Amino acid sequence: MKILVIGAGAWGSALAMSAAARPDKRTVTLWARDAAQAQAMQTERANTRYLKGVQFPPALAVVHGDVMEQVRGADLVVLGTPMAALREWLGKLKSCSVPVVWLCKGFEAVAADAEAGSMGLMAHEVCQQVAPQLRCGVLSGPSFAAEVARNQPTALVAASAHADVSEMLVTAFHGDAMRVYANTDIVGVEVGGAVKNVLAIATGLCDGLQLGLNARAALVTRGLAEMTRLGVALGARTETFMGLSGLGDLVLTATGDLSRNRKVGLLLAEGKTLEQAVASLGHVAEGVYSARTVLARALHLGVEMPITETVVALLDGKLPVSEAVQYLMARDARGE
Ligand SMILES: NC(=O)c1ccc[n+]([C@@H]2O[C@H](COP(=O)([O-])OP(=O)(O)OC[C@H]3O[C@@H](n4cnc5c(N)ncnc54)[C@H](O)[C@@H]3O)[C@@H](O)[C@H]2O)c1
Ligand SMILES: O=P(O)(O)OC[C@H](O)CO
Repeated sequence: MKILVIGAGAWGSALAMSAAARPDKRTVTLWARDAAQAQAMQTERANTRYLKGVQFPPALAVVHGDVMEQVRGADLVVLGTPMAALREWLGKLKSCSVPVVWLCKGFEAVAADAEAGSMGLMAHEVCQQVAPQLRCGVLSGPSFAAEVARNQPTALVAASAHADVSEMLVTAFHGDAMRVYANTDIVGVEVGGAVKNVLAIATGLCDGLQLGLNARAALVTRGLAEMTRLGVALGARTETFMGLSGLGDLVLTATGDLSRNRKVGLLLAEGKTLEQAVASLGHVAEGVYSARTVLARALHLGVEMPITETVVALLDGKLPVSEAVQYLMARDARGE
């Protein structure tokens, strides 16, 4: 199988490294848009910008330049870019005859000054809009790139409406250190992947303010409830949220210090502005861009998401960090 990964950030690179480390016959090519970065990766046989201290397996090829030529030679195309670049890439790939899958975990961003009711889309909705003929899917689940690059054990979920696409993802990525489970609930998998990032900002803030482990457990649990409510209202299955792309990824991201979204919350608690927090990461934190859309979709469906609402108010500068928890605790008592 010839796998092409487009986007040489932390996750695209780590997944390409994991696939290329397999002993079976496969070709894995990592396409980087930046010529200098591609050159550096070829020379150093590592992605020193995004994944320090891990060498590429010999079978991984790094390329730059005419991406469509690479696409024509591939059996599977994997989009490793952030959500913000998905629409552009799906447009370019809309006539692609082989499966195209994305790794991004987010909803399309809505500007702070957008008209009330403006709503961004989930990744598969973007695909339906710009590339309806594409055989597509998503690979998600609890997975820090730094651990996957080091071949540490990880379990992922491959979701697609097309059974052959999820089977192909299992064949491409399942191995000794990586388990890949197929799932047909693409809505549930995408909602889990996007909402856990917003919730991780909240737990980062909670931990940064040293509010304690009780408070963190409450945020994770009530966060799972709000993630599930939104997902079910959007057409997902409840049980998906008990799986790897729901509870699994929420626990990892909300509590793991490798998370960039959690780091945003920690930095806000330290008194950094959102701009300073985002700039200091050097990587994308999708929760920052998805939160407003998650809330807009929830409001549209009449779904209550108080933690998300609080995160949006914080990110928009409408609620001071010091008042965020008070805001959540002041809600009326209700049944669990
Ligand atoms: N890092 C992780 O541990 C991890 C794990 C699972 C999923 N994800 C998800 O994967 C996506 C990418 O995350 P990341 O950690 O690799 O981000 P990153 O910030 O490390 O890298 C993003 C990469 O995308 C490239 N890029 C941006 N716009 C592009 C465009 N228009 N065309 C081509 N390349 C473009 C950038 O040059 C950069 O190389 C995010 O949605 C993230 O939520 C990340
Ligand atoms: O670093 P984060 O917060 O973007 O999270 C990375 C992965 O999505 C964890 O599964």
